[in-house]
Amino acid sequence: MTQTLTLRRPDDMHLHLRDGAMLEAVLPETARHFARAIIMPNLVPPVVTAAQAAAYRDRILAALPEGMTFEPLMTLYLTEATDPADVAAAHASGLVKAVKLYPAGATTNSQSGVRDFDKVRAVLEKMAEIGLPLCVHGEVTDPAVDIFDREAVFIDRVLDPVRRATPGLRVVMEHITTKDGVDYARAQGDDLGATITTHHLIINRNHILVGGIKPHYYCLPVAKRELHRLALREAATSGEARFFLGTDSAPHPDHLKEHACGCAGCFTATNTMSLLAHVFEEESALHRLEAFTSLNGAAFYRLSPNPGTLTLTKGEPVAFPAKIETGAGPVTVFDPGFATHWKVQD
Ligand SMILES: NC(=O)N[C@@H](CC(=O)O)C(=O)O
Ligand SMILES: [Zn+2]
Ligand SMILES: [Zn+2]
Repeated sequence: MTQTLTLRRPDDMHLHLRDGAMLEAVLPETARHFARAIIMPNLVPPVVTAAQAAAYRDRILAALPEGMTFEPLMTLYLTEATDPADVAAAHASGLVKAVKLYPAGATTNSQSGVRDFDKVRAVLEKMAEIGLPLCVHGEVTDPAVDIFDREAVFIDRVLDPVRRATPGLRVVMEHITTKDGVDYARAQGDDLGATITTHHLIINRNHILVGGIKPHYYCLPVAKRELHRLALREAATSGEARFFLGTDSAPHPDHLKEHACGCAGCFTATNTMSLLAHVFEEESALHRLEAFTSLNGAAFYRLSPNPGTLTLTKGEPVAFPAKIETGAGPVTVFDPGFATHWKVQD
């Protein structure tokens, strides 16, 4: 008997689509399965103003192939010069659904991010007032802090103090990678959500480093020890409303990944739904996949769940392309290291 699983059409609450030729190639990979996605603003130059977000949204919609539907949920990149009035207007018009905080230097294209949190105080206060979520890349950049500790230290040094100083601020801890992140999220009220990626449910740091360095498993925050991966699996499959999918699918051309200074990011848009079904089945939680991919995130962002559905069937191992071709060069699709049998129906 074929096993099938039908879910509300999912949302990806953390996605990098890039721009130009890369955008054109990766957008269909997401739009094939996902109805909406929170679009990360770390372009070069970044998407800082409402006008830039509107123009980027138009470029995304223009790149959408005929016959596909997809709604980009736009974000603004928080800088020390961000104008609270521009943010408020972008929210009021319905254009932006969140503001993204990158600590300066923490990750890909974060140079324009925040160094001095006092300089963004007025924006954060305005966001708390209007209920606009702040999406946070939660890693400190202090060179004295070990890269594997940067998320846990960020929670203590930055996230918790900022939240205490800004009552009512709604926050999404993006791509949590540690048990510390899971535990912190669980101890908060419903003004805090946390996204979890597909790849952090599958790999730990051994996958990156044992038997030779695997650049396509390198992303930020970097995958941690196995105990953290297990904590993420438990959280994602718990059904708890605060945990939801943000793939952080982050395409980089192969020549920049397979490099002496390879850039951070895993490209998972193509096979995410199959891999998640595999993971949730392993955790005996297939009945909670819909909450993780299609209900919890929408509820946090105060959106209705999507009207359509997505059906997966279990059968023969599913073949995914090793790479997708883009006008910016080939991009390697995340290889989980195992066969998955869950296929999304066309
Ligand atoms: N996750 C990553 O490793 N990379 C992201 C940036 C980010 O989400 O931090 C990217 O834009 O490539
Ligand atoms: Zn990030
Ligand atoms: Zn990201």
